[in-house]
Amino acid sequence: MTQDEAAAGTTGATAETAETAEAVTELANISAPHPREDHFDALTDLHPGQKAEVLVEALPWLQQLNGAVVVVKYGGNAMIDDELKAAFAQDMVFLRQVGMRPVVVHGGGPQISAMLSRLGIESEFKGGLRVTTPEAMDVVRMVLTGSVSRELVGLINAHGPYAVGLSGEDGALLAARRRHATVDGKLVDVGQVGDIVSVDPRAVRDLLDNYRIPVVSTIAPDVDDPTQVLNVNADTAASALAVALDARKLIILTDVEGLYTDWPNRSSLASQIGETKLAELLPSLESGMVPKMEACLRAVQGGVSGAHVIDGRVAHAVLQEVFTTLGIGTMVVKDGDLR
Ligand SMILES: Nc1ncnc2c1ncn2[C@@H]1O[C@H](COP(=O)(O)OP(=O)(O)O)[C@@H](O)[C@H]1O
Ligand SMILES: CC(=O)N[C@@H](CCC(=O)OP(=O)(O)O)C(=O)O
Repeated sequence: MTQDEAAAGTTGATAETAETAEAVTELANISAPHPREDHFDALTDLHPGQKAEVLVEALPWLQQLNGAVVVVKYGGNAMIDDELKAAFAQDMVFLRQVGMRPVVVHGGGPQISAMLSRLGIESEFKGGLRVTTPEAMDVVRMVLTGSVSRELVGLINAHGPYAVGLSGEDGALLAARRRHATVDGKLVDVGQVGDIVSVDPRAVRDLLDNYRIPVVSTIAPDVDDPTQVLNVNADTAASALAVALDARKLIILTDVEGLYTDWPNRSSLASQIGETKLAELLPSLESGMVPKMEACLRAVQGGVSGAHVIDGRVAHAVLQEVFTTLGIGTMVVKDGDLR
């Protein structure tokens, strides 16, 4: 039974899966201080037999995902809390330590907006994309590669010399072309914003082959003008990278439980959705979810077995998704893999 099969018919994070992730982390003996004392209490309530059960539940996923590339997109709104950031870094180290090959693709929308505001530049979005003037592009590049990436690399490397930051410019990893946004059915100019046209994954593969954890900032050279760089939405870039790396999973962390098929009706959370249904639903989605669900769809169409949107506000959300039978959030699969 695959995890994708096992996830059929489930919704959202459960106390059980949260407990499992905490226990898995503790049992892996990761040395960083635990961010949440209340979770420690829950852990000490588990007796040794229950802890063993947690490990046994993880066994099939440890076997199936050994050596697998997992691309994890860590988004701006899920990365504003220090404790959650530290827990995310632990999760990445955990994946690597058990033989998987995690690749982090990070966003940083709120951090870019904060810096623009400090510089007295207003942020403007059209169709979910930042209107990126040449002046704003400098700030985007500075914040993503000089600040957000550095912080994530530092948090991961608190556990050992694993993370290496690179941008889409390094090793010509990403190439992009200027794109427009769609607003009310019309194409509008958003400046230096790009869509990925090709990925040369060798720089990332080199790092993975050396047991590193690549941390990718989504700035990409413009194929039509090599003197320019473009601002690429991080969900879109993560999806393209997952396909190019032949990843087994794409996991997108955000600030909501998953995809609600009838937003904001809280009973409409989808635990899984097939590509056809998702393609039908896409035009009705609101801007925040559009790039995420498009990214999942493109990943699955490109051969990634499971694309997941999970709640980054939950500590160790990645471990809960990867190592529990029920998983969390919304999983996008090929129609034939729906259960
Ligand atoms: N159908 C939907 N299902 C879930 N969330 C939705 C939906 N439609 C709109 N949203 C909104 O999209 C937000 C996530 O997008 P966004 O804020 O851009 O995330 P991030 O910063 O993680 O990239 C959620 O917080 C929610 O308010
Ligand atoms: C073109 C575009 O909008 N780019 C995004 C890139 C960062 C990003 O995607 O960050 P989140 O994942 O945190 O939203 C931006 O400038 O905000």
